[in-house]
Amino acid sequence: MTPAARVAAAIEILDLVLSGDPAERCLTTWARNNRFAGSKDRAAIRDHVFDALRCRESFARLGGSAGGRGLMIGACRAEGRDLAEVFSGIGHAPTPLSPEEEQALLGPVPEGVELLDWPEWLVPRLKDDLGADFGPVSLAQRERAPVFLRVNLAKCTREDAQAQLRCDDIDAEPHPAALSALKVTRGARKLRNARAYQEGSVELQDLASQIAIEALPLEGVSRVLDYCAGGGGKALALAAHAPHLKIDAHDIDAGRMKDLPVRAGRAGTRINVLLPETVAGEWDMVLIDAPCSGSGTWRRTPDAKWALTPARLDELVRLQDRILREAQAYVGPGGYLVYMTCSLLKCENDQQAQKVSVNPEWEWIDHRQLTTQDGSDGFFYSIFKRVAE
Ligand SMILES: C[S@@+](CC[C@H](N)C(=O)[O-])C[C@H]1O[C@@H](n2cnc3c(N)ncnc32)[C@H](O)[C@@H]1O
Repeated sequence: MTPAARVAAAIEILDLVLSGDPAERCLTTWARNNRFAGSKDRAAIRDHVFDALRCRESFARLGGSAGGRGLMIGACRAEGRDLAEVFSGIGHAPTPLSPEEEQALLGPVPEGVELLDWPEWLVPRLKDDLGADFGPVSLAQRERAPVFLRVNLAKCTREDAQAQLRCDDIDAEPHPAALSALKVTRGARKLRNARAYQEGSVELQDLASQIAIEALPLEGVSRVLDYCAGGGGKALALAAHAPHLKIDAHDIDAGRMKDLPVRAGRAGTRINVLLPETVAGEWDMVLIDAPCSGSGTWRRTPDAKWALTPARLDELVRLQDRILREAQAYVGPGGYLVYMTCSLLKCENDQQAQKVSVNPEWEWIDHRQLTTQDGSDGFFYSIFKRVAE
């Protein structure tokens, strides 16, 4: 495909995403219906779609309209590309700009807060919550996220993993903030077929999750309940970090954990999957990786950024309250309650932790808000110790 034909494909896909379909699904369906597109074409189209969604407001302003075509006109302008060359109508290129479209480009260019590409209603909150980091974090959130790998230290060293990756033409460098972290510097698209990935030596996992897992106090801990296990990212990271642990995984939606036994097998570890009605007893540590706005990961899921509403955020906060209350009951005396989100918002993070801390039964021993300033996604963790009776 020519570069212009890729832009035309991105416009078609963006129109579907903007009508409410999830971006990943639209990209998969497009690829299935357009088998002529090679892997490089699919990757380039994907980048166009995600870049445009990340910068939706500023690109719409630059492109003169908020549809797929407007966003891609804006994207091309932002990159300094020659619009007449891309929008030529030749072959599979998008049609030339109409006089109305040309006229719309004469409007004001985005400025100030518009350039930060946050949903407008969130801006005051984020300014308060991020303080001095608001500017740099906002700008970083408009960029593509780096690719991080978690080395399965139960299976190999970080150096071994690097060497294995190099055999598949992938370069990755250690990140100082977590013992297990490698940042991919070249060849990220080859990862899923790489031997190190297929054999479970490395997993895709952001730096923040790895930092949080390595921060857990594990002295005296032998049984852990991952209460919101989902696909098992945290449970698997913990199993690799501390192979002596017996880890039980639970999720209200058992279907989300369906691949967990296979993933655990591939990683050479074992996670015991519990059915929702069968959770009973006490654990030394209960981990809550709570459902949240995902605002810290919007670089990777930019369509979610525009889908969040104030009502949905309130609903999530209430759900987090409920889960926090439920899960406390499963922590034995002297045990730990760990609360995590991939959010940047205080109402989902600090303020939730504050509610636990007012209970004298819980000693608040650690917490941290991570942002792009740490090189990672936005993430929060908070650790409480249940006062022994
Ligand atoms: C952020 S995701 C977990 C991601 C997962 N821990 C990982 O690292 O891959 C949150 C999970 O919480 C689950 N969940 C939602 N409400 C719940 C509840 N009341 N009890 C337990 N799990 C719940 C969701 O089904 C979802 O899988």
